[in-house]
Amino acid sequence: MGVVPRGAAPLFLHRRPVTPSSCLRCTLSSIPSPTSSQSKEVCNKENDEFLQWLRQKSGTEISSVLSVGSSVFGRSLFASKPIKAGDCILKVPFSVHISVDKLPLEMIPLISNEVDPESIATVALLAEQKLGQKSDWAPYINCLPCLGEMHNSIFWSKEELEMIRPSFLYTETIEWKKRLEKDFLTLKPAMENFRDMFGNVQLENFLHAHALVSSRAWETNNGVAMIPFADFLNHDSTSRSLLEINVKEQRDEVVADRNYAVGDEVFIRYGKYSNATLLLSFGFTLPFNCYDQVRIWMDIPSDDPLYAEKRQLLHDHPLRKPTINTPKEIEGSFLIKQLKISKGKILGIPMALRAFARVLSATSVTELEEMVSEAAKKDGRLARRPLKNRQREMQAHLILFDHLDQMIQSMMPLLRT
Ligand SMILES: C[S@@+](CC[C@H](N)C(=O)[O-])C[C@H]1O[C@@H](n2cnc3c(N)ncnc32)[C@H](O)[C@@H]1O
Repeated sequence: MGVVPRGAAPLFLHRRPVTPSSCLRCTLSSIPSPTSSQSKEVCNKENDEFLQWLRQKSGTEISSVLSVGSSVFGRSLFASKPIKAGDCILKVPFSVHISVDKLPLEMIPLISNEVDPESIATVALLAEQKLGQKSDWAPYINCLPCLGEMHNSIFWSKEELEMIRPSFLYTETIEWKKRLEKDFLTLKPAMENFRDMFGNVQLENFLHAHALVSSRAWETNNGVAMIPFADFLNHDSTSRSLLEINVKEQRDEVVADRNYAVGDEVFIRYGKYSNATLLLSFGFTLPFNCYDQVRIWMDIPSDDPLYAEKRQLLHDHPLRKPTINTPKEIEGSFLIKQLKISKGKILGIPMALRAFARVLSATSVTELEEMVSEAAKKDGRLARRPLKNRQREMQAHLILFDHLDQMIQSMMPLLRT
């Protein structure tokens, strides 16, 4: 899914069961559900109604090889026939999307373009939700998780959030919630102008609908859109299958990246997301996530005797290219991706972070000046190469090591819970 808020922060929690091997196999006629036989019937009925509706609404076959069922990841799609890598396994016409074009034209000028595109799709979803059984999308909307089933970190209690305070996700969650509250207040007057369509939408309804959008919508040519059926596919970071938009045929498609036997759950990759992004936007994390990354925050200690000189140096020689959108609070932060080997090289501690540690390790103005003249002789970038003074280079690594160690120690209580 190409629709996620800013992400990337350390996180080691699992809010949902995440063991693919414990997936329950199920087909349309037998859908295992976690509780009673009564809820199985509800689930079966919902799926039947949904598929019947989908066939009618799209006027075409969406998939001849997938069936709806449930696994530990919630609603899921399973191979109902053998699937081979390269097979196109589903085709969903654009006509079944829920997106901004479902809103009345007179409403569009009232929607500020300062709000997040996901928030605009949220308004379209709220209108369908308000219609209830009268909505053309009712069989689909009935399948969507209710508020209590959403685990996105914006829904965590104060106590739960407190447990991740050392993580950047804590700040990101709070910031993200503030942003959504602002979007809600910006969009509220437009919805009030169309009270018949929306009723009296409360912040809680907006946040729930927004989380549905952020966890199951894609960016399309028509803005952010909910794509029924495709959004029953669960995420696997190792999958190479993505939802593809076929503008010529006016439909979304998924091509299998591997063979599947009958009964296997079929996965796609929503994006190259870290666990923090997954938790913020989708409400789950992966135990093994090849796209995981951790944000390190480092600053010059306020009691450093060369504090002013180092700050000036870093101001005159930024370690990274400044980007327009870099918020102040992440200026001194560095992202470390999960260690992996690429073309024989281990990617790990970013060069900019090593350079920063070298600047921190300096104990005299002369050393700082040497860094500047060394940089001028090379490509202009400060402290990119190991310091000639081996002891000082060692010191820089120790500073880094200490910092990472402290960070890990502050996470320990988190890991024990
Ligand atoms: C696009 S929906 C997929 C269908 C969803 N399982 C359902 O019940 O409708 C995305 C949601 O599915 C769940 N999910 C998807 N992949 C998952 C995974 N690998 N582990 C845990 N939950 C997952 C999360 O709740 C996520 O917000």
